Amino acid sequence: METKTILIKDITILNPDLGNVKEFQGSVLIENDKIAKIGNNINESVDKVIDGKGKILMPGLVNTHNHISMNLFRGLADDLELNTWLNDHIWPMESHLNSNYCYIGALLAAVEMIKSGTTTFNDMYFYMGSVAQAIDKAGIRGVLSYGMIDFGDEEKREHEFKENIDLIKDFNNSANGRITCRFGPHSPVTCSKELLERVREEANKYNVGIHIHMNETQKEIKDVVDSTGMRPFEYLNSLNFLSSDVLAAHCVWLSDNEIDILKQKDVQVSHNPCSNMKLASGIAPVSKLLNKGVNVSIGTDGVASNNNLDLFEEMKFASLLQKVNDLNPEVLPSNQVFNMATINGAKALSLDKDIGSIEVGKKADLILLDKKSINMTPDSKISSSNLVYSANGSDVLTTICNGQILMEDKKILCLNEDKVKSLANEAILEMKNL
Ligand SMILES: C[C@H]1O[C@@H](n2cnc3c(N)ncnc32)[C@H](O)[C@@H]1O
Ligand SMILES: [Zn+2]
Repeated sequence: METKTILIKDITILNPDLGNVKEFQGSVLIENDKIAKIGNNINESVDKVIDGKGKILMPGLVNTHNHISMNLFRGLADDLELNTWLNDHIWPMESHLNSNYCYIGALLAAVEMIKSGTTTFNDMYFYMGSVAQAIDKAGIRGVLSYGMIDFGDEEKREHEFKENIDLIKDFNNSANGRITCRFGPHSPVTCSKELLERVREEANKYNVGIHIHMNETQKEIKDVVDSTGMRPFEYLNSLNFLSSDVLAAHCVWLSDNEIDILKQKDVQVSHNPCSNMKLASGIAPVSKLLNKGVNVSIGTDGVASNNNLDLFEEMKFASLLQKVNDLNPEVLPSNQVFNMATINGAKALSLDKDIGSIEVGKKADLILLDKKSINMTPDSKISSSNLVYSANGSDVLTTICNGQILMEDKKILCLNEDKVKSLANEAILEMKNL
């Protein structure tokens, strides 16, 4: 196969680094799906040159908790707490879903992610085969799991395993490695002990990770304590469920003992500040977790509780929320938050050998931003400060995933944006009339 090469020339490179974001001027050579060289004197003749002057290059952002097909439900039910929101609004609407609606919702989300600089997302939802097809077409990287819920019903449990195992068999390591799969037990409240125990066995058997909602609301903790006598992480620990392949979304309400368990078992955390604020769930103790050495990444959750997929916004909210919670402006400085949305996210999904930073040999998942936009001016202090506190997703000019340019100078190349928008508008109208 012929080598495809792209040279991104003379650009300001921002890379996560242990504790400190590194910034330097240079060029990056992409060969096929990988970063081949980083430096100042790259003289190869290439298929394509991208002029980096006046631009910033950084790793594509990693969104570690999402339900992307829920993009169709943007603005469907606002200003409610989680239980009412799910029981009275979201679940009734989800009963009308089919593979076509989920496909369209996934395409809509893919366009939004590409436009706002996210190249990898972690998903849990339904009709995941159609989500996989949408992601194959869109060109971004996805970790997909089926949202398993049994409420103790054995027949439903069998069905959920069949769905998730079929997803793994059909799509794990597909789309040139851009799609991987996990098990997606929804939460310790909606899943029985039998389901959770079997998820651990099957995850070991298929060598895949687990994506689960944990400790999101106080009500949920009370429900688990009432039924098991233990707090949620103590309960999962007693089932030998926890390990570094578990991505736990939310982790808002945690006892000190649970934080110790997270650290001991190397559980990976996805912090979702906007969703937690919007549903008034609470404030996750992120600074405490980071101080203990727990790996914390960032997710948006579904659009129905956010209401967008802009990880630049999410980074800023993560930082500001923690500062006001701790009444300490020094917590979650911008370089730490930049790490959370890049390398920590990659690690949280066990993808850090491939993505999360700009390094030779890693996949070319890269985004370019405009240094000259009004909200980035003056540009003397680029560093992570401008990116976390001043930028937003619409400052992204170009998005590259797996060495393929998905958007260039704000024009989406891989999908027809107008068509996706009109399909989405039609789909939600139809669903509301069902
Ligand atoms: C996979 C399942 O998770 C639901 N879902 C979406 N957002 C949340 C949340 N913040 N907490 C719990 N469940 C959620 C979806 O609506 C779907 O039913
Ligand atoms: Zn969620």
